[in-house]
Amino acid sequence: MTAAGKTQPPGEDALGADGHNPFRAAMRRSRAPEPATLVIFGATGDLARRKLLPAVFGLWQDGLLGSAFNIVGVGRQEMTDEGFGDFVLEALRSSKETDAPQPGALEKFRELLYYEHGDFGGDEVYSLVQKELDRAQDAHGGRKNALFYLSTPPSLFEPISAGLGRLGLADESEGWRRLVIEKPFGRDLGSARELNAAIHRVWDESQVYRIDHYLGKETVQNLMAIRFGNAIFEPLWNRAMIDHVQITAAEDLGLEGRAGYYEEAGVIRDMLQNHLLQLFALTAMEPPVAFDAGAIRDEKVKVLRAVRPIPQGRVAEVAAFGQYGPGTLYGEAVPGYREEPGVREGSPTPTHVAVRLEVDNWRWQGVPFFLRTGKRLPKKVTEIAVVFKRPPLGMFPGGTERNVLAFRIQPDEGVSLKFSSKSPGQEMVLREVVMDFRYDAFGAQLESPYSRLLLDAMLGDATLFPREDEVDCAWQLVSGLLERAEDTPPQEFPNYPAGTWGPEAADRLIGPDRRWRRL
Ligand SMILES: NC(=O)C1=CN([C@@H]2O[C@H](COP(=O)(O)OP(=O)(O)OC[C@H]3O[C@@H](n4cnc5c(N)ncnc54)[C@H](OP(=O)(O)O)[C@@H]3O)[C@@H](O)[C@H]2O)C=CC1
Ligand SMILES: O=C1O[C@H](COP(=O)(O)O)[C@@H](O)[C@H](O)[C@H]1O
Repeated sequence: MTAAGKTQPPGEDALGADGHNPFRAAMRRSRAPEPATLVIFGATGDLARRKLLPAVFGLWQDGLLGSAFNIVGVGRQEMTDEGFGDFVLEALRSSKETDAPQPGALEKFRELLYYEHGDFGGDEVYSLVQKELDRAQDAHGGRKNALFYLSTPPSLFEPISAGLGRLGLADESEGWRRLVIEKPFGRDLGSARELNAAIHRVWDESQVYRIDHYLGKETVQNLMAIRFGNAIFEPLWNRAMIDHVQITAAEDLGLEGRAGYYEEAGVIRDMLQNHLLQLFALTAMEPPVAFDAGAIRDEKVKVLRAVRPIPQGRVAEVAAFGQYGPGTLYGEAVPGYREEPGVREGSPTPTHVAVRLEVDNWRWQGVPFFLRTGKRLPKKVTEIAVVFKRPPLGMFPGGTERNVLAFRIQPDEGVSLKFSSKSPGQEMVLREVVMDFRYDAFGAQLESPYSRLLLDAMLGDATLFPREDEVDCAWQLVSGLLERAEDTPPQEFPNYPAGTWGPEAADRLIGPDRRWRRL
């Protein structure tokens, strides 16, 4: 491993003075997609403004979207193409995620933008989209390829999919057609199955791309690179060497004005069912036979199926729920969850969950995986920590600590290994030290997960998108937790002050011989 800042891939620079990222473009230029139209349903929404449009702009500016590309925004508000152009440029200027534009780039990007509006339950809006695809073909030549991105409230996923189907827009005879679906994919096992069935009445599974933006994070992909690109880790990756694994996704943010959504979702649907179970699956899965969508998704499903089920009766033994009360964060007083605008009085919605997963397969028998995530914790940090067994014999003073291999997903992306070393002096006294690899050693700006995933979908690469059966398994795993959380007596919450690491019950869950890492 190298120290921070020491490794520079040969011939690669960091961001140029003009904000262009030659390293990123050089890495990916061999993968230009065919001419295509990106159709964003819900193009005026928060996600489109803050994340999607900046991601598309970054890809386009880096020359990664091919020579012929355009965007059709679709919404319910009436707007001209010109008005949509103004909206998009304003979104790009105000989003923190937008790459620095090269001179004239924003005006050129504006020329790619079109807009249609209508009622997503009727037919007219889809025939307007059809005309946009015809117009793009006249301009681009070639086939009528289209990526439909559903960035709307989840209640519209099914009507839009059906509307596209009625007008024949899922038919691939004139070009490829793909459907990207935002999260949440359903609100429980039953609704996810219904949504899958409705989608499959129109689309083949190979056309469907369910987004989980954690899979687009560079450091999540690095987990696979480190596991399967090195000889030293895999022999240790099992019950013989590993004591337990901790997966933490801590957020310092509270609701950020999303009470309407969060009151319905809660932390189990918002983070555990998708992002955390995906991190778990990538950590625990068997090596895939190939680095492709089918092989990786097969392995993820296998390990999700191997997790011991958590029916309601086991929940108290393996999980702890929390909700934040008023507290202090970064020296400022912050309100409790129930005091946030839009939250019901006495709301029982959990904002923190910790859970112990047991994996009933040969590799992991007896190795618990502890997952925790919550809002209004002391800091934003996502980490996967593989905690090894203690040495069998304490030969030296202080020499019985567990080694830890930690993948820092965000921020300060990197990987560290904690081990014991002799401390200087006459005595054989050991101290814990850390060897640290920082991702910024590569000198490249990390790509936004949405850029990565959008480009993959344009290229037809579904490796980083959860498949139908993965989503189903994940819902099965959390069903008991959801049922139990819904029955939480309101007087049990709040049970952790904002700005602390969650409820005491989460500490009891991992203890007494183990404790959560101090991050
Ligand atoms: N925002 C975020 O950070 C994240 C969002 N997501 C998911 O992305 C999707 C979009 O989220 P977000 O952008 O926040 O949502 P918004 O509520 O901001 O808006 C989404 C879009 O859908 C349109 N819309 C809303 N209701 C209707 C309706 N009844 N008929 C037609 N159009 C409608 C909105 O139009 P109008 O502008 O007119 O209101 C807007 O264009 C959701 O599924 C969400 O769960 C996932 C992860 C993070
Ligand atoms: O999907 C979601 O993720 C974010 C956290 O994402 P991150 O990339 O910032 O770690 C979370 O805040 C949000 O509630 C959830 O819907």
